[in-house]
Amino acid sequence: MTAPTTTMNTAEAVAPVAALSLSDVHHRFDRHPVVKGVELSVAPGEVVCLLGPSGCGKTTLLRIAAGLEVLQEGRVGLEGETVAAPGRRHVPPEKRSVGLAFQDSALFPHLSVLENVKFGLKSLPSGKRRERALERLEQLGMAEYADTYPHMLSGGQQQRVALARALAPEPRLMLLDEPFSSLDARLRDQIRDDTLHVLKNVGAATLLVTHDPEEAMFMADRIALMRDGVIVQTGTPRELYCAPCDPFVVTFFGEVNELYGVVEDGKVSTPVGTVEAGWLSEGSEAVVMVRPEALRVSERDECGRAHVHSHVVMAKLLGRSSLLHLCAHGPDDAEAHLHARVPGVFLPAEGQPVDIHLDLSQVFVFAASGTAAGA
Ligand SMILES: Nc1ncnc2c1ncn2[C@@H]1O[C@H](COP(=O)(O)OP(=O)(O)OP(=O)(O)O)[C@@H](O)[C@H]1O
Repeated sequence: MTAPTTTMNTAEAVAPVAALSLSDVHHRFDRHPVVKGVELSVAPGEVVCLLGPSGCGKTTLLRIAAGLEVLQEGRVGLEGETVAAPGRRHVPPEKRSVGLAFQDSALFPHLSVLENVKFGLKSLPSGKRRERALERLEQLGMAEYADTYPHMLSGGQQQRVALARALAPEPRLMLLDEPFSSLDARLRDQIRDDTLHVLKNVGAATLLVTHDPEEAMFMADRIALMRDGVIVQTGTPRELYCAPCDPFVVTFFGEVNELYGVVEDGKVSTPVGTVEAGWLSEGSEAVVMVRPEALRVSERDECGRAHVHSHVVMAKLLGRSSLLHLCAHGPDDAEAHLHARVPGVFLPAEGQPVDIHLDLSQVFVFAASGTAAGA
């Protein structure tokens, strides 16, 4: 006998159910819209960073996902189940089985560090609870403080305990809001690294809010970059850095040189070279955005004629790289002041003539209005 055949959509068959899905979420405070139609999902085991400037709506979105803010419009799903839909359903935060750690996560003052971390582990046998809590404290460098009380810890230490407490139950979804913000720079790097390893070992899907692009690139499998309540671009760190969809995305990841020109024969001419811009209208104004590391600088053996060549205005050692202030001269006498970042120690003298070449993979061209994107 032949088994009956069924038609199955392969994509549907293999796509895992999202750990978190936010669909068409809108939110207002006092009639002022702060989240405007956000679509975002986090796959099982995936770390997604919600990145954006202060006030763009990141925390509000995270609070909506956690159930701390009542959803006004849209849908929140956890592992396929709708946990919030306006007027129909609002599963409270404690019933959502998510781990939460916020900037100001308060510890229970009357409980020791170990008891704080054990608090969320009531479903485990007591021997296992202690073992798991100590393991998390160890991973976050706080095991030696197990018997200490929160008021005896610094703000950064309290934050690490709060992270250990959130991670201890091994929730399927972690919601973290600027969890490293009160740590000093060196400790922050270490705790970020430890947290990333714990998240990956546990396999927790994570939505992490940050305003720091480097932190997002360090932590994220995918980044959702937000501005004014809207997600502007979602993708891997590499996609956002190397294929930004608009000027805001380019500048959010660091300083860039901006050169303006008019599109002629599908190209824009700048003092450091000509770049393709065939997708923009002929005669329109374009902005050419050049990352400082896209400028390849080499010394030129022609002293005394610096005024007619591109030359060095100033050179500063920044540690791992050198920053050159350059005066770039184009063939038609166009001139531009540019910043170039060169790895290591490269400190040519003021006035040194230089040749400048563009690494086009770090050059992005958009309509000067900044609205019509293209790269
Ligand atoms: N409870 C509230 N009542 C009224 N307005 C609020 C409330 N919470 C946030 N807002 C406003 O909503 C906007 C978005 O705030 P939100 O905290 O979500 O931004 P954010 O991107 O997380 O900023 P930050 O990085 O500074 O924390 C801001 O303009 C903020 O002032």
